[in-house]
Formats: sequence, structure tokens, C-alpha cells
Amino acid sequence: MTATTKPTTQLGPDARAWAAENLKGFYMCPLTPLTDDFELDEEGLRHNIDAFVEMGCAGLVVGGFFAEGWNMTLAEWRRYHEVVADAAAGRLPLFTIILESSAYQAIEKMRYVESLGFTGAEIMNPSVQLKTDDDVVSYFEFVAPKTGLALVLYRTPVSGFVYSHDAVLRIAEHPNVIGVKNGTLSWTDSIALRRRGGDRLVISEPNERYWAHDAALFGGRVLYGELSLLLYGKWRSDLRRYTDLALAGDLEKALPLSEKLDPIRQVYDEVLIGRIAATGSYVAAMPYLKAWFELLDLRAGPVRPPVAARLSAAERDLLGQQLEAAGAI
Ligand SMILES: N[C@@H](CC=O)C(=O)O
Repeated sequence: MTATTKPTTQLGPDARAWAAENLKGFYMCPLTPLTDDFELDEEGLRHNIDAFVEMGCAGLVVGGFFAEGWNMTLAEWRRYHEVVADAAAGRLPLFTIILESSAYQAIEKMRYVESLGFTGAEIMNPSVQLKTDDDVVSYFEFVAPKTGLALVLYRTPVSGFVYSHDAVLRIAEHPNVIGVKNGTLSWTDSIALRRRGGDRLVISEPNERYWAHDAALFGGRVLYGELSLLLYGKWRSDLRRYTDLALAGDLEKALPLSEKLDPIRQVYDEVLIGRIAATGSYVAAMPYLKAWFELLDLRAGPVRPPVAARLSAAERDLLGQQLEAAGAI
């Protein structure tokens, strides 16, 4: 079994020093562009990655739910990561997202992306079988030492089990665990977790709505594993500007800029956050997100079956009107 072979090392024990320096700003999760026959649109993916670099993404977090990584064959998953690595060409750090029930498959995937030059992996706890804190800690005890990647924990009800803050701190004993995408849809939970583990881990509250206050007052440093910078269109420069101010602790100047973004946040909440909260899944939001990408001249194409591939023409028009009214396009 691959999992028992000697670990490769990339950042390894230097992962936390790397994170202190680099895990900041916008680590965004792109959608995967597909052709009309639901295959990877490699040219579209390359086009998008150039656009993401241009937009000011600090890093990319790829291959998860937003990217439809859960609905790719292993060969497709590998090819997708190859194209991402080749297109990014070292211009920004890359993290994959591991959504595996098998620890062995998780390790094999991490070793693969490590060979492509990826910096890290965000790992969701398995959605089957491992349903206690001890189970989840054991899972990470098994996988963490077998990769040289920097690891970010993906803590989310979408996995079916949200492990405790105590479990996070136990997992943080592994030196290559650098952070948490705290996807519990609770900012106060993110702050509480940061108060306990923020000396060792970068805790990301991934809801941009709280970002100005989170960065200026509560130690937030990274918007990790979401899509605001990709989706806000004409608001991107204001998002970047208020982020710089908030990270520098200047809430007074950051806040008026941030407040201008409320209309686009409303669309984001309706299209994305509301649907995730209502269904415990990203699926219902995906046709909207793909249409949104295209309305911003990013490549997207359809969603892969068995998910609804596209919005109806009427739904797409309405989304376009909402984005226009919110000033994003
Ligand atoms: N949950 C998102 C991003 C996580 O960080 C995904 O899987 O794409």
C-alpha cells in the first residue's frame, strides 16, 4: 500500500513558518470549466487561472466541491490537477481539497499533487464511518505524517460530523497542520476556535461579510476556501482595498469601503450561503455559480450530471439583472 511507504517531504516541518509568511489574503476556490459534453475544458481552465492571478488571488484551493472534484474519476482528477499546476506555473501557491473516505486514497492523492509542486491540501474529515472526535483525530494521525504538504482542516457540517475544538487542538500536534477553514457558518465559532488555537493555526472564517471586522479586530488573516474575489466583478478592487486596510488594523477606513459591497453580498448569500445552509450541500448553488462565472467572462460551461447542468434562460437573465443591480457587472 502506498500509505506505508516513506513520506516525501516538501514543506514538512517548515509548514507553519511558511503559513506565517504566506497564508494571507485571498485563497480562492475556482469552479472547473467543462465543455458542453461535460469534459474538462483545459483551455478554459488555463484562461481562468490567468484571470485569477490577475485579480490578485494569493493562492488557489482546487478540486473540492466547488470544482466538482467529488464527481471526477481518479484519472480525470489527476489530469485536472496537472493542468492547474501547469497553468499556474509557480505564480501562486496551490492547495488541493481532499474529500475522501479512504485514508489510503487521500494519501495517494496528496502524494500525487506533491509531485506536481502543490504546496498544501485542505482535508475534510471522511463523510462515512469516522464519526467521533477520536475517530477524526486517528484519521489525521494516520494521514498527516505521510505527506510533506501543508495541511488545512476543513471543518464543516457538509461532512456529516463537526469535530470539536479540542479535537482540532489534538490534530494541531502535527507540525504540518497549518490552519482550519472553519466552515461551520458561525463567525463566533471561528473566533472562539482562534482564541484557543490561533497561536499555532491560521483559522479562516470564510464568510466575506465579516472579513473587515474579522481581519481588523479578531486576528483574521485569510479568506480561505470561498469565492468572493472571483465573483464580485467590478467590486474586486474595493474588496482588495478594504482588505489591505483591515489587515493593517485600520477598520475606520476599511469599513466605508466594505459597506459599499453589501448589495453584492446579498446576491452571494442568496445564491450560495443560503443554499448551502438549507441543503447541507453545494449542489443546488452550482448552476447559479457557473452562470455567474460566465456573466463575468470567466469560463464555466455546464455542471456535470447528475446535477442540473444549467439554469433556465429566465433564471440566468434574473441572475444577470441581480448582478447588474448590485453593481458587479
Ligand atoms: N468547500 C469548498 C471550499 C473549501 O474550502 C470546496 O470544497 O470547494
